[in-house]
Amino acid sequence: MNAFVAASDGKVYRPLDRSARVFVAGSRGLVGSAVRRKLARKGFTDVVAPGSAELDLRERRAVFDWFAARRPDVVVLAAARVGGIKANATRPAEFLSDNLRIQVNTLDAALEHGVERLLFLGSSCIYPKFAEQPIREEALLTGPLEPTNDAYAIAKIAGILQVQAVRRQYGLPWISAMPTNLYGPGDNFHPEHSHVLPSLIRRFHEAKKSGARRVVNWGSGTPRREFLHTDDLARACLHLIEHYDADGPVNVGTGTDLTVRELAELVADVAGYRGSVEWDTKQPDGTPRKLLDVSRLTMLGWAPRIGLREGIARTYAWYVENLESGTLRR
Ligand SMILES: NC(=O)C1=CN([C@@H]2O[C@H](COP(=O)(O)OP(=O)(O)OC[C@H]3O[C@@H](n4cnc5c(N)ncnc54)[C@H](OP(=O)(O)O)[C@@H]3O)[C@@H](O)[C@H]2O)C=CC1
Ligand SMILES: C[C@H]1O[C@H](OP(=O)(O)OP(=O)(O)OC[C@H]2O[C@@H](n3cnc4c(=O)[nH]c(N)nc43)[C@H](O)[C@@H]2O)[C@@H](O)[C@@H](O)C1=O
Repeated sequence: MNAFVAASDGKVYRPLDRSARVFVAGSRGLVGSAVRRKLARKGFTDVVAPGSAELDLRERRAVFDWFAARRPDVVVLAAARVGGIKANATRPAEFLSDNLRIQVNTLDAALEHGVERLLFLGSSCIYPKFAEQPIREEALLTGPLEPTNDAYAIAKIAGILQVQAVRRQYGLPWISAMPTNLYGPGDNFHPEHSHVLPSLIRRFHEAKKSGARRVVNWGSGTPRREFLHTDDLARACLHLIEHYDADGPVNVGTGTDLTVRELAELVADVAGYRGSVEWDTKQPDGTPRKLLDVSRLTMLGWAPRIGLREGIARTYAWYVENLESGTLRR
């Protein structure tokens, strides 16, 4: 299943057998659900995807038993305790402990059961708060972290190092990807705990429906962020598993960013909200900018396809449809 093939453009291509058993950890989340959709479209026939109620990855014994029983060939580790700036800042103990346990248990069990192909998902918040922009993968561990998400970032950095350690000690071709801020169908639209883009979609939709004349967002609106649709991310995950085999993490993003204020204007426009937009500067801004340098991924022949306005419009339509049918995540 793991033969190396030199593609016509000279790049190394390591195709996955479409009948390989793929374990998508976190398959009901924003990223995991997109990866599942992508695997189905690509013709994978044996995808195993337990939710946390069936398999709590913090429970070491349960994880080892599950791997022994199901013996996956490939693992995409997209399970994590995830949240926006406020969730990270107010619950650092859980963000550190849960994520360390989820990762260590899954990676240890994958090693014990000889999983040969594995992709670990980190996040752009692993890089120093004041990293040079755009941020290259080499910036890892070169400066202090952003305090609102340092606990989460430390857990994710430990995951990257564990993947590298397994590669060095056991020679397995495991890899790590570092996505920028993500959005898409299946996101968490919680008013306090979610990320900025789903928060804005919900807030502007509710304001339009109620006829509110003003909306108040968090922070100053001046931080810059980069956004990638999860259908693009899922494509990048498969592309990396099949085309990348090296120690260093790979940034996944679009290579362009905008201010949170510009993002709010875009979401308001898509949602059809015409009132005023104000900013609560008592709320945290977080890191001032985290634009990823995506040249490593670009060199591998991948590029994003979904523009930001189009992606927001598709996600907004998905939100309204699922709000009306009562099928949003709790
Ligand atoms: N969203 C973003 O903007 C970004 C996300 N990422 C990374 O992508 C990955 C996925 O994030 P995302 O999809 O957004 O997060 P979500 O919150 O949407 O999904 C997280 C998933 O993890 C699962 N999970 C959480 N705790 C456990 C547990 N104890 N045992 C088993 N499963 C668990 C959840 O399962 P269940 O639903 O069954 O409870 C859920 O399916 C993470 O590693 C994150 O760091 C990186 C950059 C940005
Ligand atoms: C993906 C990444 O996500 C987190 O980092 P973040 O990018 O700072 O996260 P965020 O999406 O929550 O906020 C982005 C910006 O937007 C502003 N903002 C305005 N109004 C709302 C608002 O209503 N909600 C939120 N959440 N933010 C808002 C907010 O003040 C901030 O300036 C990490 O903790 C970490 O989890 C991580 O890896």
